[in-house]
Amino acid sequence: MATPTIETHGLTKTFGSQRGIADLDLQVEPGEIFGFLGPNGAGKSTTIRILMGLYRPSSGTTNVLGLDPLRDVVEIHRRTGYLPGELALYPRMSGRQLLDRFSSARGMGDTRYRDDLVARFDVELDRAMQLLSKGNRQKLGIVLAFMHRPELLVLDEPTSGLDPLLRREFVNLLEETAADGRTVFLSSHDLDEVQRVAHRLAIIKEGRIVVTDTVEGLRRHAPRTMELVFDRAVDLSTLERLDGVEIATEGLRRLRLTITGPLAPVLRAVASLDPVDILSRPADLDELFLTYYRSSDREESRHAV
Ligand SMILES: Nc1ncnc2c1ncn2[C@@H]1O[C@H](COP(=O)(O)OP(=O)(O)OP(=O)(O)O)[C@@H](O)[C@H]1O
Repeated sequence: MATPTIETHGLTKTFGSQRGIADLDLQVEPGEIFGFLGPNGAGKSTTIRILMGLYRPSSGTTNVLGLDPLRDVVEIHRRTGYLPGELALYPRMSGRQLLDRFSSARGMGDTRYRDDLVARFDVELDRAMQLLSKGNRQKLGIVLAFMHRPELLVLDEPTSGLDPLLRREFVNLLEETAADGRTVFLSSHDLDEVQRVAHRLAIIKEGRIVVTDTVEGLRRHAPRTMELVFDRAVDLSTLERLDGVEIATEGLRRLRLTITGPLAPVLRAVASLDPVDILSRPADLDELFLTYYRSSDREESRHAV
């Protein structure tokens, strides 16, 4: 198997007595889009800064592109496109000056791909950085991160401030990047976006990873809802005996089932009750995601790690 593009073991960072991240194990494979989700203050940016050699971990090991982020920080930045959470660069420079400076620092002779990205994201080039809106700064940051076609992209909430059309364009860009065999590590608050593009994702909460899985794997554990309509009042006892089924009645002839267990026994029990109508909703990943956010018991969330 190929060496992972990113690998951490027991990664921990404290800020004085304050928790940053604790005991993080991450493994991101080459060509993978890996989503890193978590609520405010969970530890996403701290993790990313360690990967980029900007923070020294308190303990644990980190490997990025086979390199040590502290010892090989220059090499890692050369081969990576990094979009920080807040792009705070040379406030008086225009976007054009900034792009030119970074292009020549990277020794980029051919700027066609860069210029194509500028056009795709409609980047404002002539105003000083300090006068740009959050979204316009972010668009410039995306071009800076992607323009040299790096083998690894490390993106800290890349779509914050982007409008829906540009978010879609950004998703296209991520897919093209992965199709090219390059790797993306993407932190986000936005589950919709992550489930659309990520091959796998990890959820971090209060500095610890609570789950790592594929989107499909997570979906298998997400609750499904089924609404049943009957032409008479029914006996609920067969449904009540099933594991992983919650029953809510809506009047005498309507039931709503929330199903977290296996489907087949539910379908058999439902068929025996002879409903006149069934409405089934797809697995609700949002609901599952919120349970990870809310849950205070980490052990209960470890099913798929
Ligand atoms: N330089 C620092 N000094 C002290 N505490 C810090 C520092 N950087 C981060 N922290 C703390 O570490 C924890 C994780 O913060 P971090 O910024 O990594 O979270 P995040 O998941 O990126 O949050 P957000 O989604 O709000 O950007 C927080 O409790 C934060 O207060």
